[in-house]
Amino acid sequence: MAFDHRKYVAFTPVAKTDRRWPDKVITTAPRFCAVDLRDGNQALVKPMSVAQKQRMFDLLVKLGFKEIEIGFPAASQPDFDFCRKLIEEDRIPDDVHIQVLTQARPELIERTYDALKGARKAIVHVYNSTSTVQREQVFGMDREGVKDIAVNGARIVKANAAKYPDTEWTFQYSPESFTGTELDYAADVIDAVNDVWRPDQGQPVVINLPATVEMATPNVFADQIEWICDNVRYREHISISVHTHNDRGCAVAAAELAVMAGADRVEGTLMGNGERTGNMDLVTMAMNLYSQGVDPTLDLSGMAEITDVVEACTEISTHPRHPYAGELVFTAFSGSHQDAIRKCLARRAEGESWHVAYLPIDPHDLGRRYEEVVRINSQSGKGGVAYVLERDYNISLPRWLQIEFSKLVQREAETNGGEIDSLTIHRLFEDRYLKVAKDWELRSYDLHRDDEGVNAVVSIGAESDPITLKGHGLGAVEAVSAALEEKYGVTLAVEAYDEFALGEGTNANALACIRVTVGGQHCSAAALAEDTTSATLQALFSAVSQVVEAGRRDGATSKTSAEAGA
Ligand SMILES: CC(=O)SCCNC(=O)CCNC(=O)[C@H](O)C(C)(C)COP(=O)(O)OP(=O)(O)OC[C@H]1O[C@@H](n2cnc3c(N)ncnc32)[C@H](O)[C@@H]1OP(=O)(O)O
Ligand SMILES: CC(C)C(=O)C(=O)O
Repeated sequence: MAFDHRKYVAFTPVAKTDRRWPDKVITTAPRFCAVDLRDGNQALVKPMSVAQKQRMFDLLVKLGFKEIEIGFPAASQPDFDFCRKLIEEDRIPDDVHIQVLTQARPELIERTYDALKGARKAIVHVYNSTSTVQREQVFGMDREGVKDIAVNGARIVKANAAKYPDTEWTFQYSPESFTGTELDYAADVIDAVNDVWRPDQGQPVVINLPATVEMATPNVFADQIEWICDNVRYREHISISVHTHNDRGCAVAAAELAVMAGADRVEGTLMGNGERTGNMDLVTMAMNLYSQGVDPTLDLSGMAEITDVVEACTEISTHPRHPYAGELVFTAFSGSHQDAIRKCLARRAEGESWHVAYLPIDPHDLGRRYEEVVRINSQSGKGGVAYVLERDYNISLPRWLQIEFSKLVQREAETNGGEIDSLTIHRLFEDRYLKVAKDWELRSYDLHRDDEGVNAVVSIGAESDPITLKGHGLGAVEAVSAALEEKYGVTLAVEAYDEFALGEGTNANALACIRVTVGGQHCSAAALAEDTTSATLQALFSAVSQVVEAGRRDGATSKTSAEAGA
């Protein structure tokens, strides 16, 4: 077998007996740093132009990011130029730190500072790889050799910063490939870097711990973070940041557990664009916090704008199932989900906490419409169909009619194989229940109540040649039913009957729905009218007409066949 799992070796978990993070709950958002313009950008088929970078930067500022990694200015001219443009054109708000990445190489660090000249607040982010694989196979160095790269880089960063005292500098160090680095060694390198930077003497320092490649389950990453928080020196003077990737699909989970384990700051990209399977998705993590009642400190309410800008800058479309942002993430097609959503939304009072089945957050919060919540296909049930008629046409159906009508809608959906839009559902309802057969239109009625019940005189049919029916019963429906029984020689029983006053937005004021048996045959109909009595009587005529007209057609057919036979 070519597919051989024995090629791979399981990640060795952290031997930890003092694990505290599993009991932690996140109650405040970490500091978020957006790295779309660097890590996101370096993963694109076509890196962003300066104009695209500007658009992305403006969006990130608008969303509320206070730390934005804008590029790797020493690596490419466009990144250098973009950095200069932001500074020279004064496009960076006072409370925003721009961050730039550099390898721990002297010439690259010097060039980085050239790019940052004149910045008000900047984070210089220096990195080198520390993992066993990289030490042995890429750098061909031992632990001390790789630590020296970091320490030298830290020295050069510090020396260059001293040349520009007008800028508020933060230093950031990443032991790249941290997740593949022995923890004691990672702590040793971090301590050595901090011995140069001296965060205890007031230098702001971020130690960023990347899952450059996600190698294990998120709990293992959390253990690594908690271990580092417990074992590095200067802990109280530094910010611990995490930068997770999504190779195993758990970048968000890993960042969340890392925050529980002590991380103060999280790096990621909007919608998770980034190397290979991507960076940690900031939208998802921030919205996860929001859905738990925690202020994410970012304003993601204009989700359509976010997806538009991200798509335009990355040229990657948004998956319809992307958490919180995808086109279909607030839509239920399946019947039981629709039923539950409809009931929960109907019961919910404005201002109450959000407890709606199948909707983890209120779609309105992200600028989405409830119209999208229920869409109908062959998987849908009565709740969904009823919801669409209520929502779009103000038509409420009784339960028995919901059951009956949804079967019709389902048959239609099965036949056409796809989604049925609200207009089609309404048309089906009209055709099947509201249509008034020729000769059965209610013209006028006169109901007179005396001690023995109601006397009804009803006129139906063509305006030029109406027919008059007369009957008596305990109520109006019974009286008119009696008139119909007499006129057409049938027995008639009303099985179900409901009437509704309609809200604003329709021409009619009342809807009546009726289900009857006529000569043993079931039939149902509905009618809209200005008053409930007219709606009720019309619904009754429409229901009865189905049987009577069918009988007439059958009679005509058998007569014609008999004549043909003769
Ligand atoms: C996990 C991450 O995302 S890290 C960020 C990665 N991003 C990028 O690389 C995008 C931008 N990078 C670039 O454009 C280029 O790599 C440049 C311009 C920065 C440098 O290019 P080059 O000088 O051609 O070198 P290249 O990137 O191939 O670097 C390899 C050399 O740098 C050394 N090196 C790599 N990373 C580092 C580092 N962080 N610190 C110090 N040295 C490093 C390597 O050991 C290698 O040395 P060698 O030439 O002696 O074998
Ligand atoms: C430079 C570091 C933070 C990085 O991008 C990574 O390790 O993924």
